[in-house]
Amino acid sequence: MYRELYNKTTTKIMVLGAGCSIVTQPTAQASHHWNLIQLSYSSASPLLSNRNLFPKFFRAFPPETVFNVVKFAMLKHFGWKRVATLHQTIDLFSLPTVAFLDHAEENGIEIITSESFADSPAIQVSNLKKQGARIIIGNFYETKARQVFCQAYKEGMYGKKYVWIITGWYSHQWWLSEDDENRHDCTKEQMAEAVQGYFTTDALPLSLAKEPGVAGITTAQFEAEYKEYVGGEPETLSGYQEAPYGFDSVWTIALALQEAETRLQDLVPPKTIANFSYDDDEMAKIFFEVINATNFEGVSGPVQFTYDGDRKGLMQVEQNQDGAEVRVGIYHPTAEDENKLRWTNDPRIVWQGGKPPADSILEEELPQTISQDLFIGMAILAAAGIVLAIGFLAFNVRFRNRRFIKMSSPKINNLILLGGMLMYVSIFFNGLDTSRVPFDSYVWMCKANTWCLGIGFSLAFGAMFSKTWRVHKIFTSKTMMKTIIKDYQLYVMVAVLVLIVTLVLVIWEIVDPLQTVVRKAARQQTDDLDVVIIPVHVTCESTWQVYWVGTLICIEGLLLVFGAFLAWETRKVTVPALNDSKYIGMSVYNTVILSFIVVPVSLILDEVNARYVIMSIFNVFATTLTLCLVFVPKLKVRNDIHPKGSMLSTMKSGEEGESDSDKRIRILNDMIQRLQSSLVKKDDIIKELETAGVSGQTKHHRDSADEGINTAGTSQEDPATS
Ligand SMILES: NCCCC(=O)O
Repeated sequence: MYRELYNKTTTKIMVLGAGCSIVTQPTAQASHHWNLIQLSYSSASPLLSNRNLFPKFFRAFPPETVFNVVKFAMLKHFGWKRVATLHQTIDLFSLPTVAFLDHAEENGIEIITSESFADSPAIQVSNLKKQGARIIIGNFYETKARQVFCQAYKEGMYGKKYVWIITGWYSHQWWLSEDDENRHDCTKEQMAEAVQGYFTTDALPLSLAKEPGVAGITTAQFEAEYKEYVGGEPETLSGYQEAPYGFDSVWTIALALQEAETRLQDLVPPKTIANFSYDDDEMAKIFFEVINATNFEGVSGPVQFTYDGDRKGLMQVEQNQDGAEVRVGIYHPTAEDENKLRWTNDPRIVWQGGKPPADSILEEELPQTISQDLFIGMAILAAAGIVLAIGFLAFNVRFRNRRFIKMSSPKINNLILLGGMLMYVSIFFNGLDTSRVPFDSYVWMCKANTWCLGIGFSLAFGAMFSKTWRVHKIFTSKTMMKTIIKDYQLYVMVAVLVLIVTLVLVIWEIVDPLQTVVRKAARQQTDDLDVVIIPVHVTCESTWQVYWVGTLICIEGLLLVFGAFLAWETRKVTVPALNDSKYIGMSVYNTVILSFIVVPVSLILDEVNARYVIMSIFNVFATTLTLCLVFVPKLKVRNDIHPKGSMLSTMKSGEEGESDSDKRIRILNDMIQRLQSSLVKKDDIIKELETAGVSGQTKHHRDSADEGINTAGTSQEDPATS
């Protein structure tokens, strides 16, 4: 252009060209300074629509941005809502991509990712895959397209699961060409496989009209003449696609000059085109007006320009089917919305998978809830446990005045039962997940579960601990017979423990309450490549949960460990007056051992059903065993109202390695035995006296004998203090 403009022998009137935007942009930005109208036959850069930069520019080809409406119509038609874009960073491709992104939301499209590249697109293509893109809008020159599709081949981003929508003005079988600047290392076969099925959006290059246009020939005649003129295989020629636009561009200029010449003749004084000079603003203005008013039927369809100098016209969608781009749809911008994009019946779109692919990997959430059967099973176990505890409670209350029951501190035992019942109830709350209660109520189930476990455990094991502690205290006391520990002291001990645990639970609730949290596990691939399963588990958590749970575990754990120690210390005490000390010890051991196994297992296990079963079975087993160990031995007293002698048993005496405390216990037991013998003798005397008829006195003496263990003046309910 520079050469022509500075060639002083001839004056140019207009500029026809260029083909590519990267040439058209700088030339059209300059040519208007010479009052030249410039008409491009194929430039697509949206930047060329800027009248401030290109005041005298027209083009017979629409800007790339206009194809966005075709793309949106396509996406809508196939129900694709999640899309990714990939473009080369030059105006021609950046601007339509930005416009696409701007209008995506209003068209109901979610952009998964938007990648751009200047040189090699390898990383960006890989990113598309990583982001799970399936529908990809591509904007790049064909030189880059070869690199893009080679990388897509390597990443497996082709075939039935992927849809590429690219620009439609590349050369014939562009993927087979080679160029030194943009090398790739895919074979022709690989490239042919990768590009199979892509879609293009483009201006309709040849009119659909059957009648002759302004040139006096039909589209079919134009094609025939063109092919005859160029010979060989015209579609392999560079610019073959643009030929109709070139033809119509020449006609546009010719008609404009004709019309301008007429107008110039009407000027005073008249002018002619031959008089044109680069400083003739008047004539340039006339040229602009006549081109702006262009309206004729060309071989590429109706030729008209917008205010910005862009071509108006129909657009098409093509698909690459076995190496040939075939038209599968036409977009009519002026038609009703629903009818703008019309698909052809022959040829039709070919889907490699038999149907349009999904726009993304479908993520199906699979709620992880406790199975109905499991919940029912555990609930039945828990209910059976509660019935058992109620049975023991009824027994305890019914026979509370029987010596054997009375001496085992029945009220403390009731606390054990109450704690046990709370432990059973926690199994119901633990199983009430979001499949059984509304999502909003679920957090209350979690809280109820935590409270039942915390308070229940404290009551049951606090009560057992206090009884074990009393036995230990008595048998390790230096003053022996003078040690007096009343039941109320044990209640206070349990109450303090329950209060401490309650305090922790209350502070937890106020400071850092449990909240419903939806946890998603790692995605699991299914047989269907378009579908992945995401296990979703609704749970309750709080920010500092680990510390709250840790505090409770420490308190209860200390209780257990210390209880186990006391139970071990008093393991040889077999005084039936302290009739359940041995069983309580066994319960403590059992719970300690199970806790050491179950707590870590439940923390590690992710599978909700397995976790629920393990925790519930542990709970039922430990609680039931504890209740049975404490209460089953007491059942025998139903028919054993005055078990003489049975209250006073001993531990083995004179064992080797006997400790001080063992020795004291042995001495105490010996003493008890002597008292028992004395009691039997006294009973004999009473019998003799009864035989002698002193019945009134006898009754009084008998009651005194029954209460012999309390003769030290202590409470009858408190045998251990004697
Ligand atoms: N029709 C091809 C457009 C290419 C370009 O504007 O550079």
